[in-house]
Amino acid sequence: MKLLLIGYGKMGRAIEAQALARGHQIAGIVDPSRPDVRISDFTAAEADAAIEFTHPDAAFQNVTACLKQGIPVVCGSTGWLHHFAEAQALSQQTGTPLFYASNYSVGVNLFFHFNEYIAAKMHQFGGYDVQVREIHHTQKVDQPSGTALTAAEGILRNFPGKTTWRNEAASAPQELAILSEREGTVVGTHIVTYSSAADSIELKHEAHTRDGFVQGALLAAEWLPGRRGVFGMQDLLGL
Ligand SMILES: NC(=O)C1=CN([C@@H]2O[C@H](COP(=O)(O)OP(=O)(O)OC[C@H]3O[C@@H](n4cnc5c(N)ncnc54)[C@H](OP(=O)(O)O)[C@@H]3O)[C@@H](O)[C@H]2O)C=CC1
Ligand SMILES: O=C(O)C1=N[C@H](C(=O)O)C[C@H](O)C1
Repeated sequence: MKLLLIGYGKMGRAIEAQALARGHQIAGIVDPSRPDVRISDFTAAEADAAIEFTHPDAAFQNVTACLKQGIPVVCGSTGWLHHFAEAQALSQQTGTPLFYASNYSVGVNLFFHFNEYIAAKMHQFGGYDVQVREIHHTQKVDQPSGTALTAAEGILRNFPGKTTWRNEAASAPQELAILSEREGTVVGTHIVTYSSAADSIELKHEAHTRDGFVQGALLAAEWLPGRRGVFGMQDLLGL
């Protein structure tokens, strides 16, 4: 496949290396370090899919540009979902597919699946409070992490005692606390904890490297061309 890489930071560079190892070609790299390369230079003839890992403030514009050029786009940037409905509408209007995941690793998507099951089960028993905690490297610009937000949404859908989330300690029982920590080079750790006076239960995912994100994003890019609509990892993995 010919892949257009948008963002050439930690993820973009890791994706390039893995894409070449899988026999793909890099159609182009769009990044502030290469100001003469623009998404508008490419069409579906030059790029079978684009993979976008940039910045919360840049993602929507990049996704929009790909959809307008007819290039299927796999987006991993977090922190831009207030624009997601507009991106969905544009995907429908242009007939160009969009794939989005707050986290591309298979392990985290299993974690999301178990998280929803556990939330529903725990709600059947009184006495437990729940919170989400995420730990990431100090270069991360958004908080809470996209992954923590997806986990929180899964809890809110399945644990009726919680109706809203808050990115600090909860100030009322119906608030779900999402606690964010930034520490060294931590790749990404997410922990959901249920606590009662008697005991605690934890569901934890700890990324050891970025390989899981990279492999999932490449799988999505290989799967997306030729489809119509907006997709996520649950579609790819059948979860
Ligand atoms: N969904 C998932 O599985 C994962 C999601 N992420 C998310 O992906 C995003 C990127 O992460 P990461 O690679 O670690 O971040 P980095 O900061 O290492 O890299 C981002 C790159 O994007 C560039 N960039 C900024 N603005 C634009 C733009 N308008 N167009 C093109 N490139 C741009 C940056 O350039 P410059 O430095 O000059 O600004 C930088 O080179 C984050 O939102 C992160 O949360 C990360 C890992 C996994
Ligand atoms: O910025 C990161 O590094 C990561 N961002 C994603 C998020 O916000 O959830 C995914 C992963 O945790 C790494």
